[in-house]
Amino acid sequence: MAAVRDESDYDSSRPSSLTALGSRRSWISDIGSSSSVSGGGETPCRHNKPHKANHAEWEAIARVRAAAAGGSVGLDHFRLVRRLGSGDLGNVYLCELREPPHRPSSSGRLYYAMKVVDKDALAFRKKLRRAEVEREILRALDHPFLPTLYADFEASHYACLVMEFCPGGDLHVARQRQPGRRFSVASARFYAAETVLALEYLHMMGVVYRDLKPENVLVRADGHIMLSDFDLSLKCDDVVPKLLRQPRGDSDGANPSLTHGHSSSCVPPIQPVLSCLFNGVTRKRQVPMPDAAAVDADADEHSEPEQTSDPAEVVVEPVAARSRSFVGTHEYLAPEVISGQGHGSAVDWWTLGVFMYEMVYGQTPFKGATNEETLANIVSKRPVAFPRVPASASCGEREELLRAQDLMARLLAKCPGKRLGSCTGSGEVKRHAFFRGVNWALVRSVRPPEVPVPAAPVARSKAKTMSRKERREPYKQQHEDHFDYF
Ligand SMILES: Nc1ncnc2c1ncn2[C@@H]1O[C@H](COP(=O)(O)OP(=O)(O)OP(=O)(O)O)[C@@H](O)[C@H]1O
Repeated sequence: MAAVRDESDYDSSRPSSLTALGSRRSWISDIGSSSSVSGGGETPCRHNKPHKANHAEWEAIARVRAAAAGGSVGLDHFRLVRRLGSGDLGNVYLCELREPPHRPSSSGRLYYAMKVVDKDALAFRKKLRRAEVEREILRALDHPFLPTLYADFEASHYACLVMEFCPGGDLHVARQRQPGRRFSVASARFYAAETVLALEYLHMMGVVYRDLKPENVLVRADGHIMLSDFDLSLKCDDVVPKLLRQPRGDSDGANPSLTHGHSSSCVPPIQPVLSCLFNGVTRKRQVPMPDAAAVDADADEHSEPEQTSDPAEVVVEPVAARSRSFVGTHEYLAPEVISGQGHGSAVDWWTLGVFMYEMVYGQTPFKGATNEETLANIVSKRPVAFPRVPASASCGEREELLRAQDLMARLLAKCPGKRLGSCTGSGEVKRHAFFRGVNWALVRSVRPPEVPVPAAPVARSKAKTMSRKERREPYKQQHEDHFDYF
């Protein structure tokens, strides 16, 4: 699927379109403030990733850093093994440290993925800012379902990002292996739940991801996911959490849409971030079950997803972040991106709907014969349509599928103001009946649907260093289930 890009978000000569009300510096801009690029060595950045602090990969890099002259990790510390893939910005290589680590991982070797970007070439194509934004975002991340940036440094005119290596490929490839080239509803729920948590964290950091698609969802060694590729992401420097208190029982409080689940108008909420306490103002309501075919979330102003009885909820969502850039992948573009009316974090909830649809049905919901037709289908008033539930489905399967359809229809609401997640963020999505039974705090401990088969360890002596020609060769997956590294 070809990505569509417009550089206007990254044009530094233009004043930012993301100035929010009552602006203060966000967490992410504070974290990224030490991002001046130094020539040659490692760029100073915070080496503090509590989620990964005990991982062998992290410890090995820390040891190299401690022993290195000037305390910097550089290209000389790594041996490139193979090219894993390439994208618009650069190549990504499988690599390992030249010095064997003292504590190898359980599979015996410590691998990393190194994204190498040719800064001169990007400057020529006026895409350098995109690479810088991606690096700033990666530096700030510390979440189980997002990449860990172990090191970043420059070598000549190359900028290198050393990240966690995902040996399980991506969900696009994984879907091709499934019966009927589609995931079971249970697997789709697992991947969707992890994606929701990753998006939730990104939004809290003031990042709108904008490029969710199965190709960008990588599978870690343990079978859990990692969202990758942040060069289309929108970083909102002025997003700050704001606490709005909702008096008990006051359903006409500061933001009525918070208590009613959805805003009933198409006007997006104006607060830069909504951080609100639901002080006992909770309602329980069953999700109405659509009878297959079309579910029109835009017309369904009064139906709501199921509410849990959580006494309090903190919501942080960059709802007022606005961009007019035309970025994304055709089949995944949200209507407001195509129409150029300005878009914000709601685009991620739209793409979650497309992503779920593709996982469950093996194709995207608005695909036309041409890109133009696809875009026309997306912006048309016609609501998303679903294949009928097969007559052979059991009662339980039917109910599960209908719940999935209901969630997708709400995420694929064409009007961003009515889209699930567009008002108070991830909480709205997490409370939907499709995710009933998901223990959000423990998702990362759940056994994933598939765990990549570990590659056979290769003796270090047999591991040859790549020649220049080999490094350029496309990466080949040798076997359906595992990577052959050499
Ligand atoms: N951490 C990783 N582990 C394994 N493979 C990876 C990793 N990161 C990237 N890749 C592979 O490298 C490819 C290119 O990476 P990436 O998408 O980040 O580059 P890009 O230049 O930003 O691409 P795009 O054109 O999609 O923006 C991916 O499709 C994926 O196959």
